[in-house]
Order: sequence, then structure tokens, then C-alpha cells
Amino acid sequence: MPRMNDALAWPQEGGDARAAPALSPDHPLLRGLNPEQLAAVTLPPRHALVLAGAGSGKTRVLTTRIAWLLATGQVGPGGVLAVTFTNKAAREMLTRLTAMLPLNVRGMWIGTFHGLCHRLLRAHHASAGLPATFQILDTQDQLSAVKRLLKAAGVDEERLASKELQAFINHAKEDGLRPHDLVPRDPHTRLKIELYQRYEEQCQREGVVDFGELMLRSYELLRDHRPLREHYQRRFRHILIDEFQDTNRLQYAWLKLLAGEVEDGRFLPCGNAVMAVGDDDQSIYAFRGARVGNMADFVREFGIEAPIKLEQNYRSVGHVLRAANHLIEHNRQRLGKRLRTERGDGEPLRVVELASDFEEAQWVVEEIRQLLRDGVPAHEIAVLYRSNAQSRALEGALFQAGVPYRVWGGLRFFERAEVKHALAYLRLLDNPRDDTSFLRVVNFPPRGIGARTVEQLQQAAREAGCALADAVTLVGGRGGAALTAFVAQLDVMRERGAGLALADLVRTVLDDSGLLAHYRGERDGAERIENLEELVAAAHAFVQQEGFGRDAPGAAPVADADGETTSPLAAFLTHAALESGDHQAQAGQEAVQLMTVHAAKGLEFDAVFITGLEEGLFPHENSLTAHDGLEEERRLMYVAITRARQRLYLTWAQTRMFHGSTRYHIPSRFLDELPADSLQWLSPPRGRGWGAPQPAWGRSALGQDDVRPAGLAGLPPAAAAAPQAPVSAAGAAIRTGMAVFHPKFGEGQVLAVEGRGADARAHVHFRRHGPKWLALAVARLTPVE
Ligand SMILES: Nc1ncnc2c1ncn2[C@@H]1O[C@H](COP(=O)(O)OP(=O)(O)OP(=O)(O)O)[C@@H](O)[C@H]1O
Ligand SMILES: [Mg+2]
Repeated sequence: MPRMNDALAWPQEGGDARAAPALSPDHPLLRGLNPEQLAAVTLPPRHALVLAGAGSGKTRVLTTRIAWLLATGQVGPGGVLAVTFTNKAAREMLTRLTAMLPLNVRGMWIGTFHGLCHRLLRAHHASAGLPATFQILDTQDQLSAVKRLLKAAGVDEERLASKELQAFINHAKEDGLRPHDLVPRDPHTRLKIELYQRYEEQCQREGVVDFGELMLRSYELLRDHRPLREHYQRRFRHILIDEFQDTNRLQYAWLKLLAGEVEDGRFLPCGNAVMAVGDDDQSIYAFRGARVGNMADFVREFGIEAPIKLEQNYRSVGHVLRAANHLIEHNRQRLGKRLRTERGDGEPLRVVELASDFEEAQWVVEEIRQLLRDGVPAHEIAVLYRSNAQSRALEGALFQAGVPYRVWGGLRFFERAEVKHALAYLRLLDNPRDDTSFLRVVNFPPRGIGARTVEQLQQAAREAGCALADAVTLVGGRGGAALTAFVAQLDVMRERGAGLALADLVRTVLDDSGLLAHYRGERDGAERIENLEELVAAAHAFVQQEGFGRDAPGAAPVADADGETTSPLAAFLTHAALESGDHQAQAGQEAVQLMTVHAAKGLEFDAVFITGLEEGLFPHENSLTAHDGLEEERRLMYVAITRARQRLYLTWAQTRMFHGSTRYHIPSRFLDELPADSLQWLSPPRGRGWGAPQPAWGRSALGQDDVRPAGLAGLPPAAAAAPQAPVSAAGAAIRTGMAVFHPKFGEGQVLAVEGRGADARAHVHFRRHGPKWLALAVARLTPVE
């Protein structure tokens, strides 16, 4: 966008629209807009809703409109309030504006709801009842605060999990409800309301506000201080909101306060202009209280005559767009839109079926390397996934290939708190003198070892000049006894783990440390448990890749090529430490972008990979029972597809390590919902020993009704692999999916068979001993009827 050279004189706040000079449509600011976009950008000051599909230029219209309003002198920089969905989007909008106008946009009110509320509260902290120095609690800090509160109130986790209370408080705030607004229907709710009240007192005393409070407090500030409200109503002549479909009830109420007055239950706009842009097909935050109904309310309450539609997509090539349109037509609850593109068809979407999540990651990385060789810049390549836990396999493969990458939104796998806790236990098994790890988990999960006891221990260890673990007997009283018990617990774990394969050792530690039980007790612990299970999978994959003996005990030393001995556990811990090191690309460095589909909203890339397209994963199994769940998943898939400009790859894996065991998957129904002539099925890059019948337990995550036959019905022939010839062992054919018996490990199920002749081996999940690889030439496996 060319810069404007005109010297601009800004009017005072609330400038007079009638005096605005018109810009010719040839003006550099407006050049290139299509007629509908131009109309939206230059709309006279009144409320408007732009309702349009992905890539149709909604964000561009919003940004250009701000520039146009400023350039025509209709408003000064202080008179615009613009709300974006992420900080990244706010930064991008500011960058674009500075490129368009010779203007210092620093002081402009452009940001996320949270950012803008924060600014409002800083400016009016006294009216909001906050100290000038108030601090923000992030989600983790908030949880610690809630825990402290529960402890002080003598309520243990069994009675009320801290996470449950945290979610209760946050949901109440999202709905604009204070404790006195809530009605206790049962004793448990009464307790939560009481604690919500005490939590508020604690935060107030300590001068801290959580994210929900930022929003609610600034809403109340505007609601309860009429002069202040009127000041901002006069000041912000233009209010613009991106991604309007994902606003929640409180955010909409907040906007209404700035845009008018409610009298006798009726909303009376106050003369400023609100422009909301959104796409109902991209509403993907219902689970966090977003309310697509805000759109209908907006149309009604702000007297919108007809939403502005934009139908030309500028982002994607024909095949990508056709796929998106085709998919979303399977949703019933739609306001209805279509998109067209003038770009050519481009290449069809490439769909790839892979044997496992490991192979999927390998394949994606190979393809990325090819794209890089073809000259696609790394930051123009995005790998998307439905759940954070999926990033681990991808990160591992990228790291190994030396491809710089960046993970957006969400910590990288080995940096996640629950994974760090588990690693701390493993480190203590490997080295009992690792004091950092000791401190990390001495009271996690909580086992009644207080801060004072830990201080005494540190003091005693300092005086005796020994490690913390060695000083526990020096601390007296109940605290000392609890410390001694903790160290004894570690010793037992170490003993129990001595003969186990690494993955089994990790699993034992997760169980025996109480970590799994702890997160199971948390209302929102599911994702953490998924990550912990993923750690078991990581340990398993690590042993395979590093070539430690198939059944080598995790803690026993193995000589490596240089004759140095190192245990699989120690090697794995080194690997984890390295992986969490700084090989992640620094900001600004050319890097492939990894993120969840949720985090990709509003963004675009030349090449996009959508991975893990399996039933139960995407659509996520939880969505199948939730109201509107499947339609929300489909909108999420629509968001994912529409991120791509040129190339789109869709991958799915037949098996995936999930919750510590391998699960068999069938392809996502979304693949069936794409137009066949826009898809190109690639034959898998490597030979596969797959295609065998699906074991019944592999379907457990799905309702039986949702399971389609494993014969891959509806897929083109290339996708259905011919079963490889069964491998013969001890006279009996061992096939994938078969139930087998091993004299030492007992009963199990064959997850995979690979290799031939003397090299043939099977991956078997034993009911008691977990997954193991066995060489078929020597293992005495027999099929069970
Ligand atoms: N008139 C136009 N001419 C050329 N390119 C355009 C035009 N309008 C928009 N674009 C480009 O199309 C792409 C998509 O635009 P934009 O991101 O504004 O779409 P969007 O509707 O906000 O998409 P999403 O729903 O994904 O947020 C951007 O690269 C933008 O610069
Ligand atoms: Mg956008």
C-alpha cells in the first residue's frame, strides 16, 4: 500500500463528518478495493455489520476504513477504538496503518478486549477501586491464588478442586456475574459462591486482577460512572470490531455501553458508529462463552438494515476455496454465504494417509523441506493441529531435520508445566541430588509439605553441605516425617522402575508420583493428562529411534558406540533438556509456524498442513456429545482450510499413541465432506504393513454409531492399502490386530507388524506390560482364538 503524502490536519476529537473531504476512489488508500469493499470502507458514519466469509478482506476493510476516516479528517487518532482478537492482529493493524499514513499511531486505542480494558483501568484506577500499581494475574498465577485461598479456608482438593473453583469464577465473570448475583442451588454451589467472594477480597487486598476481572471491572467502571461513560461515548466516534462472531456476552455488553444508553430496557445508540465484521462460519470459541447470537442482537439493537456482504475471496486458489465451501455446506446452522475467487484453480489438495503419527511427522517435514527448496519462505509454511499434544511428534521431526520452527500459542511440549513436573520426578530417579527437581515436586502433587518445612530443609542442607534429599532426616517434627516419606517414595519408585522398559518406567512414575491422579481430579485436567500420556509415547519413540535394545530396562546402562554407558532414562532426559533448549527459532528468524487451528484464526500462509485428520481427534471425540459440537468442529475445519493461499496438505495417521497406548484410527469424516475432484490422494511414501482388520478396542473413543468400517468406505482406491502378506512366526501367521499370547508378557494385541523374514518384528500391546516390540524370529508369540 503506497504511503499518503498529503499533510493531514487532525480535527479535534469528535470531528465533524459533514466537513470531511471526499477521497477519489483512485486515491492510493482506496485503490484495488472491489465495489463492496469500497462501499464498506467509505460508509457514512453509521452502524454496520460486515458479514463475509474467510479471506474476503474483512480485516483489510476494517484497517482501510480506519485509515480512510483519519485521512478524510472525519476523526482524529484519539477518536477511534478498534478491537482485534489477538495482540498479534493488533500489531499487524498498527503496522499496516503506519504504512498507509504519515501518522504516529502509538497512542491509538487498537488492541484486544483485555488490552483495552487494561488501559481503561490504568487510566481510571481510582474510580475502578484499584490501586495505581495493580498487577495482572495470568492463568497460572490465578490458579496459585485460588489454591492458597482454598488452603486458608480449610477446603481440600477432594471437596473442591482448585481448577473447578477457578473455572467457576471465570465463567461467572464472563457472564458479568458477581458473587451476590449468583443463587446457590445446592450446598456445593453455595461453597463455590462463598469462596468466589473470598477470592475477590483476597485479590482486592493484594491489588491484583485476573483476566476476567479486567473485562468485568472495566464494564462496571463504565456502567457505574455516567460522566466517564459519556466522555468515552463522545470520544470514540468510531468503534470497529474484528472477529465479532467470537465475542462473549460481557464483551458485547461492554461495547453497548460505549455506543449508547439502555433506557427502559431499550438500547438507544448515542451517535457514534460501530462497525462489526465477522463470519458466523468461523465461530469457534463457543466453549469459552462466545455467542454467535451477538450478531443477531447487534442487527436488531443497532438497527442494521442489511449486513454488508463480501463474496470475493482474495486469499486462496480455487481448489482450496471449493473445498472450504463444500465442507461448510454440511452445517445446518448458517446465515449462508458463498465465496468465489478469480485466482486460478491452483493445485488440488494433497491428502496423505500414513501408518503412524511418527510417520506423519516425518512426511510433513520431508514435504516442508521440498517447499523450502522450491523457495517458499519458512514463515509462509504453517502446520496446524487440533490439540496441543500433537505438536510433540512434529517438533521432534523438525528438530531432527534441523528445520527452524516456532510454536504459537501454547508452550512447547517439554516446557509445559505438567511435563516439567513429570521430568523432575524422572530426574530425581536418575539423580537423587538434583535439588531443583526436588524443590519442584517436593510438594507437587500437594502432600502437606509447607513452605516453612522446605525452608528448614534448605537451611539444614546448607549447614550439612549436602543435597536436600540427604538432609530430610535433619528436619524434625511432622514436616520432617513428611519429607522422609517423600524421599522413601522416590526410592520405591526407583526400585520398581529398575527392570522396566523406559516407557513403562515413565508410566510407573506418572502413577506412583500421584501426578495422573492429581490431574484427573482437576476439572480441566484432561489436556494435561493427554500431555503426560504423550510423554510416555515420547519415551517409547525415543527408545525405538535411538536403538536401545527393544526390551532394555529404562534405568539400566547400555554401552553406546563409544563404549560409554548411559541408561535410556539418562539419554531421554538429555534429549528432553535439549529439546526445550533454544533451538526454537527466535522471534523474527525465518521459521516454520506450528499452531493449533484455534490460534490460526485470521492468519494466512502460502502452504498449510492440516494434520491428524482422524475421527476422534478432528472432529474431537468430546465434540460428538456436546450440543452443536460437531458443527463447531466443522467450522474449525473451515478455518483451517481457509488459511491456505496456494497449497494445502491434509494428513491422517492410522495409528497414534494416545493416552499411553496405540490407538487405531479411521480417517476424519471431514475428508469425506470435501469435493473429490479437488483432492489428490498421494500413495504413501513408504511401504506399509497395514490395512488389517481394526481391533474393536481401537474404536473405544467413539460411539459405536460413529464408527465406519475400517475398509475406508468412500475413499478413492489409492487410500485403501492392500494388506501386506502376514509375517509368519513359529509357524503361525501374526497379523496386525490379532490377539496373541506371550509366555512372559501374557495376552496382548498386535499393533503393527513390520519387516520381513529374520527382520520381522511386531509391536504388541500387552494387557499387563504395555507396548513392546518383539522380534518374531525369536519371540514365542502365539495367536489366541
Ligand atoms: N481488493 C483486494 N485486492 C487484493 N487483495 C485483497 C483485496 N482484499 C483483500 N485482499 C487480500 O486478501 C487476503 C485476505 O484478506 P483479509 O485477511 O482481510 O480477509 P478476512 O476476511 O479478514 O479473512 P479471515 O476471515 O480469515 O479473517 C489478504 O492478503 C488481503 O490483503
Ligand atoms: Mg480477518
